[in-house]
Amino acid sequence: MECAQGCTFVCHYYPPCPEPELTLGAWSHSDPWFLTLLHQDQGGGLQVLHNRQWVPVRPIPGSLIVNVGDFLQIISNRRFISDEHRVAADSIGPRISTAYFFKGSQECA
Ligand SMILES: O=C(O)CCC(=O)C(=O)O
Ligand SMILES: [Fe+2]
Repeated sequence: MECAQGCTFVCHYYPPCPEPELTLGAWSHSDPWFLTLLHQDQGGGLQVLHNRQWVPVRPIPGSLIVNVGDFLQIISNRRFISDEHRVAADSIGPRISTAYFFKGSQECA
């Protein structure tokens, strides 16, 4: 199970923001690793860049979001594209999300 060696589980806590129009919960980025399994709470907030527009990712109860990472994009020769995403700030909160990063290793490539 070499592929499971480089895994990290993180929990994000976003407190309510008094002026959400001035900032973001998380800045635009793509995940550098292989694959991310993400769970956001029912408040939503995750946005993905699609055709140069930020599109909200609607929370679906009981579902997980799968983000392709940069490493998978590279080793798949861009068959899978890592997505640019960010988190909007919100005055209603807090917001909680959990992410499980599969980092991958040379043995898996
Ligand atoms: O909190 C979220 O929904 C996204 C978190 C995220 O993009 C990350 O941990 O890389
Ligand atoms: Fe991310």
